[in-house]
Amino acid sequence: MKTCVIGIDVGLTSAKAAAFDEVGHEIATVSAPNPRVAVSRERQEIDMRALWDVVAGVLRELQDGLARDGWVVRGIGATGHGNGLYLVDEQLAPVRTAIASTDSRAERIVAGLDPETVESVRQISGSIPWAAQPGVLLRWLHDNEPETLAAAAWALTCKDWITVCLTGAPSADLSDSSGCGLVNLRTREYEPAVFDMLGVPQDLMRLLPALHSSDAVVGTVTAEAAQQTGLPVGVPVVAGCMDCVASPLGAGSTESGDVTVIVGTWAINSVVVPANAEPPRVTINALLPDPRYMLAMEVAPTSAASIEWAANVLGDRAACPLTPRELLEAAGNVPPLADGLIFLPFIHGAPEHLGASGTLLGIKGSHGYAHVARAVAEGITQYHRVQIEKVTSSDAELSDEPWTLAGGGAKNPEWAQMFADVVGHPMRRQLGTELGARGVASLAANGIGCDMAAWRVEPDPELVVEPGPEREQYAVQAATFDRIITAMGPVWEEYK
Ligand SMILES: Nc1ncnc2c1ncn2[C@@H]1O[C@H](COP(=O)(O)OP(=O)(O)O)[C@@H](O)[C@H]1O
Ligand SMILES: O=C(CO)[C@H](O)[C@@H](O)COP(=O)(O)O
Repeated sequence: MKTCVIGIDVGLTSAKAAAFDEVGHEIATVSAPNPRVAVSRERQEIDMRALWDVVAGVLRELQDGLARDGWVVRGIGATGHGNGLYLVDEQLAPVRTAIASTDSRAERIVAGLDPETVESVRQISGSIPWAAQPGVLLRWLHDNEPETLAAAAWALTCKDWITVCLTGAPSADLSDSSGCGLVNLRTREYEPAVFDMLGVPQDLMRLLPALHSSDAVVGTVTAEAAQQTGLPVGVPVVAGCMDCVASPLGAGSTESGDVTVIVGTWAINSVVVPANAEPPRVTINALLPDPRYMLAMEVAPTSAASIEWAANVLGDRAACPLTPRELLEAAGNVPPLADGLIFLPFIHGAPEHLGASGTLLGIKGSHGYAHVARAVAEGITQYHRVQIEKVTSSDAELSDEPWTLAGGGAKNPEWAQMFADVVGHPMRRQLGTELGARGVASLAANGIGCDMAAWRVEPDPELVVEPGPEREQYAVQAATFDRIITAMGPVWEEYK
């Protein structure tokens, strides 16, 4: 009998599901765009039912193909974007639209926390409070929508919502809950003191589902989910993990010092560090499935989100819609530095600059579409560099080995070269597989007792992209880029 496991990866832009055989080779993958996320300048919300419909459709297409080819699914796991808030009632029905991790309505709450409180929260949870953390959003709802909280029975993350739809049972895992800043990194339990410090009544801890290790089986596919997805009833489902954690798992970048740069909607720049050490001074530290390690990350909604935005804006007037890949192709039509045009990728803000917004600087009449495309790609990449430098200057130790590039943007070879040039370090491109889906599928395989030795990934030198001749030019651009961000600080503060 040919058996496989399925990994589901629900990002902010697209939902992917992929099946892997017993030795971790990808058999098939299906993806679809998620429902559009946007309500207003500050509010970014997701229709939870529409999201599940997209995921169920992706699973049905995947399962149809697997069944046709004689594959039997033995285990499933989901990963998804971290943070934000998915509230459901006793019947596991959504209480309101979910709040996405790009939402900034609660910025004022964070700005109002005193520095000692922020430092205490960071030391306990490994995460610095920011606007779309679930704890901060619970505080916002407590202040602004108490009726919503009164109706809620469970506070879930994105992947927990998908797991609930599959199994009918609420659960949480250590990686996502710690990546949301809710867990004491030493006790590995939810931390009441964090609720106190964020001004959230402790009574609301009743909303948090029991914590599991990421590979624990938490339920099985229900008859209803089977009917919606075509999956067989009774397939075991594991707790799963945060997407920032799933990609390094999928790439095998799980030893101390291993670096993974994810070019998704968000920019995620992470390094594996020992779990028993002081958490490095970065925005998030999330516990990895291997209890010896955690993932120290600098994160911001500043990556492919801007490519999507630019493709939408520039494609709007075109005869046919523009894809991010076409935008990147156009960027290749002008030389590096986009003739002095610089883009700051803060269309959803930037954590360290209150009120920051996307900014194009240096526009001339001679600039065309290709210059804008190039500037957007370069700006996104330069901000990844800024974040990697923050990770480097924390207490974390980074490996000299090539760094893994993951997420949708890593599929683009030209962009991978730009990353190596801008960050000045060899980058390893992805394996021709959905790394996030592979990571969570490996948890499912482990959870149902497969022999995991065969899933190990041997580094492939063919996939490594070395910094090239354009490195020097990007280093000069980096200094200008950083000066512009500093100079814009007071302007954004006034302009927001
Ligand atoms: N070939 C490509 N070239 C450039 N960008 C791409 C390419 N394929 C996908 N992307 C970008 O990758 C993003 C999706 O990446 P993904 O990691 O799936 O994001 P998310 O997990 O946030 O949904 C899209 O926003 C798209 O802009
Ligand atoms: O919590 C987060 C960062 O700390 C984000 O939600 C991230 O998980 C999004 O991932 P993306 O949708 O870009 O794949």
